[in-house]
Amino acid sequence: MGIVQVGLGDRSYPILVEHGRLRRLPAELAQRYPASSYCLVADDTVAARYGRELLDGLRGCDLAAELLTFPAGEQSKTIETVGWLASAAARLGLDRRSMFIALGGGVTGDLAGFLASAYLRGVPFIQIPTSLLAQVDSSVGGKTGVDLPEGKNLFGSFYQPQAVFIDPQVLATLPQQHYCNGLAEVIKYGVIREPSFLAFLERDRERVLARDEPAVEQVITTCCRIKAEVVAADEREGGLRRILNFGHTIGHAVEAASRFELLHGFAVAIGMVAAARISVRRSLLGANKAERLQQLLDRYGLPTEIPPHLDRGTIKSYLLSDKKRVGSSLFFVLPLDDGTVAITDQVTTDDIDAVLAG
Ligand SMILES: NC(=O)c1ccc[n+]([C@@H]2O[C@H](COP(=O)([O-])OP(=O)(O)OC[C@H]3O[C@@H](n4cnc5c(N)ncnc54)[C@H](O)[C@@H]3O)[C@@H](O)[C@H]2O)c1
Ligand SMILES: O=C(O)C(=O)C[C@@H](O)[C@H](O)[C@H](O)COP(=O)(O)O
Ligand SMILES: [Zn+2]
Repeated sequence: MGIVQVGLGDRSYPILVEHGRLRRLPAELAQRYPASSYCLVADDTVAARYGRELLDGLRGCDLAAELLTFPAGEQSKTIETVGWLASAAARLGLDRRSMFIALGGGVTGDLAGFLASAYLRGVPFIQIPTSLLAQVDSSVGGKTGVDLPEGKNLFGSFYQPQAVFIDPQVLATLPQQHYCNGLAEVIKYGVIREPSFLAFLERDRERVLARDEPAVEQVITTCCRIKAEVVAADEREGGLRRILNFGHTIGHAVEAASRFELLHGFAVAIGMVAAARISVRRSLLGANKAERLQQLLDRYGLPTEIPPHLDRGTIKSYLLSDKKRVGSSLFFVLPLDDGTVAITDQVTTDDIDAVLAG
């Protein structure tokens, strides 16, 4: 079992990584995270696979428990879904001692976390991430929220969970494209913080892609450790935390321009290559290193070019509504030759036009 602590003073919490943990959770919740009622939030796919069993497990321990579901997919990450979930919670009579449990991928975690941050002005919640992306990234760090028609994640809050329970066993049922989707964020961690981890991802690619148990556990604990360190140092993204946005400036714009049909990790993979190309243009990174990143993403089954059918003007207009924009400055995270990254607002329109043109 791996335990990583997110150190945030009196809001610190553990991330527990253990095969088969989901089955043991009801008793553990009752003992260590008491609540008047547990409200599971899951999309319909995860609810059918794991939600009902967990609900039965909780009720079997004589705990009051409910399950709220919504249609799977990024299209559900909206204010409307949060409003619907909040009304459903109110109709169930959930009080301030209730506990929300986000059971699912990043969409569920972002939605349920936001719901918990606002329902009755804030009730506690627990993350049980079931997609690789959620296990390595979104369940940790307290960013919650929804998309707006105007752009990605534009409405939300910082709200930390009480705990994160990760059971890598559930990845057995995750479709391959969603597994690869999560690997984009995994590669991000190697680039922004740990060259030796990037080398591991290059060397052990077959094991990682085959979901070899020790390799997957190493991937999850490494990413969670890095994210916990960064979040503990800068919870509200005043500085260091911006590195977690590597690939996201262009990635989010591409994702929104695709009307959220392109998966988040796929868009981030495209955005990481675009950022690396900007680094090359600005003589911050050797062309061979940008190619190395592109090759690695490619070998992990991830896209690296902006789909030709996406309108470049639309992508640019989404870039200008990015939440990290301040005035006319856009923040970019650029990889450097020495294996670190720089956070800069010095990227020019020419740089952006050049990478959008391909
Ligand atoms: N808050 C953060 O820090 C943060 C970080 C990264 C990404 N995100 C957000 O996360 C979202 C993407 O997350 P995602 O890729 O997990 O999407 P998702 O939640 O839509 O899950 C992907 C798909 O996998 C299915 N699924 C999940 N677990 C499964 C399992 N074990 N078995 C079978 N099917 C399973 C889901 O039903 C869904 O269809 C985006 O909205 C992104 O913006 C947030
Ligand atoms: O936790 C963070 O900080 C991140 O930036 C992690 C990202 O992978 C994630 O996609 C996040 O939701 C993006 O944040 P945003 O503030 O750019 O919406
Ligand atoms: Zn992301």
